[in-house]
Amino acid sequence: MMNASLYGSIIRPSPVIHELYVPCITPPNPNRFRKDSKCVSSRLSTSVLLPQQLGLVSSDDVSLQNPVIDTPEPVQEGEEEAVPGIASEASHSTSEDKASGSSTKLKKKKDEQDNYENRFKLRNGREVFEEKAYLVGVECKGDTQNYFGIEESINELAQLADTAGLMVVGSTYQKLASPNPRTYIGSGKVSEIKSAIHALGVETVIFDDELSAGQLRNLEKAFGGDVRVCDRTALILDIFNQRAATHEASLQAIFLVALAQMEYQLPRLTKMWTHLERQAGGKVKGMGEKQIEVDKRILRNQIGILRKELETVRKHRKQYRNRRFSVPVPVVSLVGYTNAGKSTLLNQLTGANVLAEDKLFATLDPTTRRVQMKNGKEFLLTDTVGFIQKLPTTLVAAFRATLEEISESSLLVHVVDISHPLSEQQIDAVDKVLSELDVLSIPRLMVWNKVDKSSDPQKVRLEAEKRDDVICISALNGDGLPEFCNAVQEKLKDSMVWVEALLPFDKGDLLSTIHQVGMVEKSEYTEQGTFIRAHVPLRFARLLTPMRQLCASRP
Ligand SMILES: Nc1nc2c(ncn2[C@@H]2O[C@H](COP(=O)(O)OP(=O)(O)OP(=O)(O)O)[C@@H](O)[C@H]2O)c(=O)[nH]1
Ligand SMILES: [Mg+2]
Repeated sequence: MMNASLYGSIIRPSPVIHELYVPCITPPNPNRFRKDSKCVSSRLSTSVLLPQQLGLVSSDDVSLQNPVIDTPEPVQEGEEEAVPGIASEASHSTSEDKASGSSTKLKKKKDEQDNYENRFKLRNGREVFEEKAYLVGVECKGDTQNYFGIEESINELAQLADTAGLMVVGSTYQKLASPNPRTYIGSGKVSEIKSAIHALGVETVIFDDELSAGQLRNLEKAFGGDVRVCDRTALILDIFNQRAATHEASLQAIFLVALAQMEYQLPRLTKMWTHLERQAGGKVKGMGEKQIEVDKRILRNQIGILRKELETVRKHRKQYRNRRFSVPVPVVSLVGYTNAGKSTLLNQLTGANVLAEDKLFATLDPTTRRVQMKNGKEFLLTDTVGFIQKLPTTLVAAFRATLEEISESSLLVHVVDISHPLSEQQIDAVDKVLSELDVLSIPRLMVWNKVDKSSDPQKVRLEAEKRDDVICISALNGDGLPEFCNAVQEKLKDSMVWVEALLPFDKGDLLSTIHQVGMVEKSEYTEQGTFIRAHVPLRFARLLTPMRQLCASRP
């Protein structure tokens, strides 16, 4: 049986390969997770840096502005890099009095040690080394696929980096006609970033788009030192991996994340063994290549095993859902952008205790609870994993299994954080994923959440009234929830079928179920039984077929 703790971070050394099979690979940097300690840090940093704080650079001209330095790094003599704005910071430390050199050096060493220790932060019950990260984005001219502007996308990347436990110390972007096939960005930009990251002591450079194995390798080589390069996909996988390592995660989530990680790693394995050839001074040429083949075979086998395990878990879940469907309560799924408030809404309506927090991807597993309305009606409400723009294809494919719940629902409730400045773009991004999942034919209801947080709640409400199928709520304080439930009932009617049936008196249980899950228009006692006209869920209509025929033969 697999164990969540076996899967480490993908930003650090490739986890599965390293920890399970190939222990001899030495990663360029130490593992981010401190394994020998469980001590809780009281200074858990959750703040997200603003564009100005990130030193976000408008970059048509490919010139780097001063990246912001959170904690000025101690700079060794003669080590200053000629980076504008950073050089002046560095010059402070070189003007030290040489006579007190040795004690200053000792103090500096101690400060460095303290700084290092202070950068261990607790994430999901594990101590994680808070690496310094530098973000890089590219805006391709004429690209109509991206709903977010480049600055907005990088801000979101900063939020993802913060969620993953990284400390963002700077960022930049470049507008290009098309990405450079070798290094994604232009060569001038590569040298600028190199200067900046070495001055800032950056450990990880994160690109906002998925990079190829070759691009990752070339960039790591170009940046030199121990700097690690990764992309948005690896970052999201890292967050999912950290979530899957918690006690709440289901076996299915653990398998799905591991599978997505392995599939991401497989084409990117090439760079892992190049150090062998370097160590051997090129004498054993081809040695690295052979090892890569071995690794790839191991990984492919592992992917095969995981797929089989997942299929078993999937079948179990399907059986469980079928059992649930035998009770004909309609299923409503909450979908939406990550952090929109889906879990908060489920908790408010059902008293569930699903984790809801101001972090991206708080939910990995779908949770279903029964919602009982005041009028006796009920429906099942399912919370699902949140979406994001540029959602990695490996994750969409992997999570298709969890998202099966969505495709089997009678209604999708699209939860939107209307207080978010990019709510429109987030709606488009969610619609794109829903279309990829092929569920656009299921009836939908849009819910504008967090109205309490918006700058002008009254204006938001007036805007919602002008539109069809939009309900304003505040999941946090419960505003608008009765209206929400009524709207769900009305919408469910669209997915129900109209029946007229004559129920014999010994079928009293069926009659009460019709009242519970359907919309009854007429109920009349006759000598043969109860004559009923109602909207009922399709599955339930099938159960009523014999009684519908009875009704048709009524004089
Ligand atoms: N002010 C305000 N905050 C809200 C409201 N609804 C949710 N939140 C907050 O928004 C944050 C995210 O809420 P979640 O319920 O975890 O969001 P989610 O859509 O489940 O997020 P993922 O699981 O990441 O997809 C939490 O801090 C909630 O307290 C609301 O109506 N008003
Ligand atoms: Mg959630």
